[in-house]
Amino acid sequence: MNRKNPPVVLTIAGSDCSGGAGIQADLKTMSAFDVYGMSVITAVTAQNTCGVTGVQNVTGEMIRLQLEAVMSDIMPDAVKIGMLATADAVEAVADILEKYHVEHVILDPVMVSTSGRSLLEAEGKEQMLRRLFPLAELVTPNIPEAEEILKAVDGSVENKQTVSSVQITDQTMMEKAAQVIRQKYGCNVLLKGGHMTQVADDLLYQIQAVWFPAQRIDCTNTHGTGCTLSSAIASALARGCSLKEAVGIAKVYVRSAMSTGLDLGHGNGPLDHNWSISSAVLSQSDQSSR
Ligand SMILES: Nc1ncnc2c1ncn2[C@@H]1O[C@H](COP(=O)(O)OP(=O)(O)OP(=O)(O)O)[C@@H](O)[C@H]1O
Ligand SMILES: Cc1ncc(COP(=O)(O)O)c(N)n1
Repeated sequence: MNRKNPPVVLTIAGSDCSGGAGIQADLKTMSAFDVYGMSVITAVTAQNTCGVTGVQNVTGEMIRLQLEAVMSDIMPDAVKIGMLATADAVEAVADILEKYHVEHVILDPVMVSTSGRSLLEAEGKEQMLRRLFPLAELVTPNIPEAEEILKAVDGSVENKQTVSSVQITDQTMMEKAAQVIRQKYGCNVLLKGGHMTQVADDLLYQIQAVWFPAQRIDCTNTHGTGCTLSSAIASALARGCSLKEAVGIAKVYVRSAMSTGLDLGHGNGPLDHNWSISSAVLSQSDQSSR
């Protein structure tokens, strides 16, 4: 039998028992992109499409052991980082990423769930900005996360006063925000527009601004969109795409997964991660049954 050497992607994130976000969304996305997926779990959450009812954090020590186990044996081509929960988790991830060089590090700075539950303690936020942002090739904040990051930029190091509110309300402000974050931390920025009201345009800020314009989709399948997008970007990068290509492909994947009419749960429903696989498999089984 021929030996196979597929692209490998690791997700470092929390578990969502309802399967729509976190580790579960990440691994489903990786399968859809036909890459080999691995997972390091940072927290176990009890949640569903209506909300989060419990969080049990994994210790920093256990996160370190998981990371060492995978990195010392199967080195990933890309790492996606999602929910980290604690400062200890941030330290563990930063230490290991400094020890092992991974080609692509994509950081989704998860802070609060769609349903409003905090998914990262305050000290962890500071550590994430200080230690993980500079290690990332790309960070993917949504609008509220970018506003939080800007508060920290203005209120830290050079200028100790706390900025109480930064509001990003239009595309000019999105460009300015992404530019400031990139300048401060040295990472490329994908500022996601899913929280804007009219359109769902995303902005990639590398050396300059590149827009990914998109109509808003009128649906309730919005649980785990950010997790899915960042895993799709990591998978496309692992497959050899450029960053710009990877963002474009990932956006198409998320939009398609939002649009199949998957009807599960009583709140913000999950995405249909299998949309591409099911069409391929079904067309094959159609042919073989003829
Ligand atoms: N209603 C929508 N119509 C079209 N695209 C959307 C919609 N909502 C989100 N998106 C897209 O989904 C991706 C994730 O963006 P979003 O701003 O929702 O991230 P997020 O808030 O981090 O996601 P999460 O729900 O996982 O926290 C982006 O590409 C965004 O443009
Ligand atoms: C484990 C985990 N990671 C990330 C999210 C954010 O996703 P959303 O904003 O759609 O709730 C979540 N709810 N749970």
